[in-house]
Amino acid sequence: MTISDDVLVDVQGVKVHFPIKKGVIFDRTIGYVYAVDGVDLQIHRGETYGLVGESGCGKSTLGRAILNLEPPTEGKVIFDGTDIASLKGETLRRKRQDIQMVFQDPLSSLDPRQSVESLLLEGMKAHGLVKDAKAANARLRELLKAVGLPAAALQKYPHEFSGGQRQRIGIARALSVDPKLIVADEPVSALDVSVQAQVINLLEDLQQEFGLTYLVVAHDLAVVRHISDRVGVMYLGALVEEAAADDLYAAPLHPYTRALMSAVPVPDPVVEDRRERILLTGDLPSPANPPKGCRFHTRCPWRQETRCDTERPQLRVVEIDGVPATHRVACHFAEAIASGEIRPHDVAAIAVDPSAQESDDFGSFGGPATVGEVTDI
Ligand SMILES: Nc1ncnc2c1ncn2[C@@H]1O[C@H](COP(=O)(O)OP(=O)(O)OP(=O)(O)O)[C@@H](O)[C@H]1O
Repeated sequence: MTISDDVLVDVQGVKVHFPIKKGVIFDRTIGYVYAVDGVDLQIHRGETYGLVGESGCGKSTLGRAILNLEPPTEGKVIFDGTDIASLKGETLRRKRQDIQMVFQDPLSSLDPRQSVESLLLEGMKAHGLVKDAKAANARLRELLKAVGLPAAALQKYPHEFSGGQRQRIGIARALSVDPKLIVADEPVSALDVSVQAQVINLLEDLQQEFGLTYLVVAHDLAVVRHISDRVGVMYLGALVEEAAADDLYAAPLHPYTRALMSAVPVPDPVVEDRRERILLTGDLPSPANPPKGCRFHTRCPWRQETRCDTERPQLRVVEIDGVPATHRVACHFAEAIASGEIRPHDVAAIAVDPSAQESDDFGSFGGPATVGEVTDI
């Protein structure tokens, strides 16, 4: 796919902090959940940007901030050249048409009392796209054809479909208003594995056909790798690494990403046998009380005193031979770790963990806290 240089979404220093309240009569703010804490990223027209990270790292909140459903505490989102927070009334309504969402669970996002026809017409009516009955009917049939459903589906209700078919309806609904960007939050994680590939292929076909741009939020590394042109990895509200999907999977540079990648099995049995894994120690810290300095330092096998626990690293281009300038990493010591100059001091944390091999969640962020090949760079 050709990705244009043209930026459709420009996320600038976005923070979303949720107040933690206490008290029955007088609500007192006693702290904040730092769900998104200073993210800069750009999504180009026609590309698929995959946002990955374990549960609670803030990826859905960032997606919602891009949709203008969660106003940023700080920073801004420029969509198609306009700061979406500055829009009101009719202009906001028109801009909303350009950004649509596909949800994880189509059953809970589709009103069970509405037929498919009514579900699809709803958005079109709200955006003034229904001129006359004949044209609307033709458009509905066109939409169903695009997502691979028969015209007879129009008269049916969500419960009459399988999970994969319901997700197709959700996608048709998003497409019905002719959007520029689709934010898909865990679009296949509620589906059977056999159906996941079909829905991913459908999303890819539709992107080609309609020139769509996607932000795909997911915790599953395999799904993100398959669908994305570029990938951003989030940890505790921050973007820790961003690169073209192939570059990131071939050579993850941030200790967290390396750890995650090492949990993915290699199809070659010889390589698989020798594969080292990094066992991340400690729990994921609370986003209400994130560690100072580098947020990952409390679990990082390569952490260095005192810089890692005092100074927060910026997302930056690293200077490593063969690593393109499009690969950005938020680690003070990415170069020294890659060259082997800094060795992991928690050697015990890097070992083959047999339990990880048996896990069903292998290769997803929801799986065991094992991580990365450390000798491959
Ligand atoms: N409306 C809210 N009020 C308070 N805290 C919230 C709110 N929405 C999200 N959070 C908190 O913000 C943090 C980030 O949540 P978010 O849903 O963005 O993470 P996520 O990476 O998408 O996780 P998941 O994959 O489980 O959805 C979590 O600690 C969550 O509990």
